[in-house]
Amino acid sequence: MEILDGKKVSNDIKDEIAAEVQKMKKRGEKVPHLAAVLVGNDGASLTYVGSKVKSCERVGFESTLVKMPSTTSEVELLAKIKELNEDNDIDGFIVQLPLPPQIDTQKVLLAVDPDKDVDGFHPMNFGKMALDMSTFIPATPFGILELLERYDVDTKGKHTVVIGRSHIVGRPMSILMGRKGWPGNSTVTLTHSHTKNITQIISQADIVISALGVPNFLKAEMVKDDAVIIDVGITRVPDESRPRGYKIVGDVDYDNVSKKASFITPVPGGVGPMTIAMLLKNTLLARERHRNSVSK
Ligand SMILES: Nc1nc2c(c(=O)[nH]1)N[C@@H](CN(C=O)c1ccc(C(=O)N[C@@H](CCC(=O)O)C(=O)O)cc1)CN2
Repeated sequence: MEILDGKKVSNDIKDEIAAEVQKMKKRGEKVPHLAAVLVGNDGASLTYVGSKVKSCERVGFESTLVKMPSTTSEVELLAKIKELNEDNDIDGFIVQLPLPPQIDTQKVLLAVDPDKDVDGFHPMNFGKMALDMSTFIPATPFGILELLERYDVDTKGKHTVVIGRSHIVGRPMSILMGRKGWPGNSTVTLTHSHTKNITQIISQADIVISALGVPNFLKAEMVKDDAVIIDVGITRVPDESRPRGYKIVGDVDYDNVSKKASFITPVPGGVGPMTIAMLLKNTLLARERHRNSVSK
């Protein structure tokens, strides 16, 4: 069994991006600038946005954190997005999800300029992704593809079972694994809460990608020998013995499933850190596109 070490790979990617930024600086070019909008005080979102800002510093990007109160109205958030769309200094921005209930997430994602949508959540970019066109790929699925590629995991002709159909992970992942090329060329089953015989389907999978958010859902007896296991679940479980008062638990019963798997991602330290690294990659791409469109 080999561990797909997202922490290590994400650090390698950040080093590669930092080297690119150094080259940009030497050429006297503007460095990429990422903005992140955080509405409210959700603890996990604060952590993730904080990591995004820190990672920008590490690779030499500029970053702007826009913090808005949890009482922010949809109109106020849309006005902020308009501002960011029109700000020529910002190459890309994200709106951290989830948003408070008074705000319609779809309206917000539709308002982001697709050229600055480094999360790849705008329908225009999602459609381009599905049609194999060059675009921003959502960071978590993009990170999973990168892990599979860097560890040389064979996906061609394999049966991939994706668990969970969220717009951020499961749905795009199911499209990407079935695309032409590598990693891809896989036969994909997208499962969800209404899937019948889900355990039987999972037992036939060569590759399982679990994005359910149910701690220890995937047990050893559910997977076949030598399966590739990708755990996207990140649940905070209270644990008073830890300094932060909680521990992070994935969807996979790691200790037992890892004994049967050929490759497996740990939680923490697997897919999560890759999400941030691939957001930086998308921001670098946004900067390059922005520069090319201005110099035309
Ligand atoms: N606008 C977006 N919102 C959300 C996204 C997203 O891609 N764009 N994804 C998730 C949250 N997320 C990034 O925003 C994210 C999740 C997890 C990690 C991570 O590094 N996890 C660590 C554990 C960290 C901890 O909680 O202590 C790990 O798995 O090792 C990074 C980013 C939902 N919202």
